[in-house]
Amino acid sequence: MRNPFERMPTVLTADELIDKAFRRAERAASAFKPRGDKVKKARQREELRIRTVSNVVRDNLRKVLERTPGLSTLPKFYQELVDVLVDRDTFHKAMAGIDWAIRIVRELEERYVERIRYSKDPNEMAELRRQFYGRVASVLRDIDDRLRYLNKAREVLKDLPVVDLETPTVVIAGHPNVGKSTLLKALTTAKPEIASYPFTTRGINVGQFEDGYFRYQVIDTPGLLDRPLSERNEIEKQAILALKYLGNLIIYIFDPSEYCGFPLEEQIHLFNEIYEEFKDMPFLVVINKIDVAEEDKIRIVEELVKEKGIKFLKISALKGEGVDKVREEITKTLRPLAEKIAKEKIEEELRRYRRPF
Ligand SMILES: Nc1nc2c(ncn2[C@@H]2O[C@H](COP(=O)(O)OP(=O)(O)OP(=O)(O)O)[C@@H](O)[C@H]2O)c(=O)[nH]1
Repeated sequence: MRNPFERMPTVLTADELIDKAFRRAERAASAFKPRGDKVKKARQREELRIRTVSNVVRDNLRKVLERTPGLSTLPKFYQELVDVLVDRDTFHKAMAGIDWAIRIVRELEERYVERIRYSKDPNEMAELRRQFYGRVASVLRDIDDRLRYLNKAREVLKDLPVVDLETPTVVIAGHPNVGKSTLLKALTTAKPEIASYPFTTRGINVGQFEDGYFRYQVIDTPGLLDRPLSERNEIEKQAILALKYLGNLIIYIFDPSEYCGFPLEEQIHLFNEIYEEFKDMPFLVVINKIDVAEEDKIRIVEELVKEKGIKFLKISALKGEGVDKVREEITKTLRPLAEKIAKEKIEEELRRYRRPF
């Protein structure tokens, strides 16, 4: 999966686009060797200028339309994030403005070329071409705000994280230093990649592993699921919400050794919040650092999660103890989903090949 906005081109401002188109037209006109008498030559040259301006402007704008995905066609995860970053209504209006400009420039092109074809006076032709330039410039200046808005939107949208939405995904939560990235590294084979994620300064860590048949993705979101939700601003809340569409299993990590710097009480508080927020999703508790934690603290966590009927595993991510069990639990929970995705993909492929003769 790619960032859906990766192909979105830079959107030029009205003045930049006008400048580009007029310059290109001048270059084309000076390289052009028309034939015939003075009137014919003038006509061909002015027509070329008009056609070139129109083509440059329309190609440029069309590229923006074609390479910008429709917001409502995006996967839910991206839609949630886009809604934090851009205003849908303004975005759609901006796109509609571009569509409008393309049509008008095309109409103007036809109208002015026709008038030039009827004219027999080179001065009048030059005057018509200047008029056309003025009209095009004014159409583009009319949508200048929208062009600028789209370019600003592009700047933030192209930094959306690149995550694989077709792979079953585990999202890891827990206070800083409880061992989230240690577990991620122990679980996954390849070196975790760091994808950018708006609203956090550190990006998200993405790792993957395979169970022999299917691939699973593990994501650690530093800065997002490691503080109480009540301390979050709206934007962060929405970014957290988006994780619901990304994750298929949440692993909450406790550090009963409290070496992470957060007393168990605080960890339980965060756990309750996250459990509440994600309770529709499969949930697994991992009690980490059992190599150094005190027995009675471990027991407190055990009892808490048993009471809620949540599955839990005791591990030492650092020593690799119990990591296999975590991997097993992940595959057990997510395998049906992995199978379903694979089946859908195969069916899709078959549909593509089973064309009627
Ligand atoms: N003794 C012991 N230390 C561990 C264990 N797991 C992680 N640690 C240590 O705990 C510290 C924090 O681990 P990280 O994996 O960086 O924690 P994190 O939750 O990813 O932290 P942030 O990236 O800040 O959110 C590191 O010094 C680890 O070596 C464990 O099972 N036992």
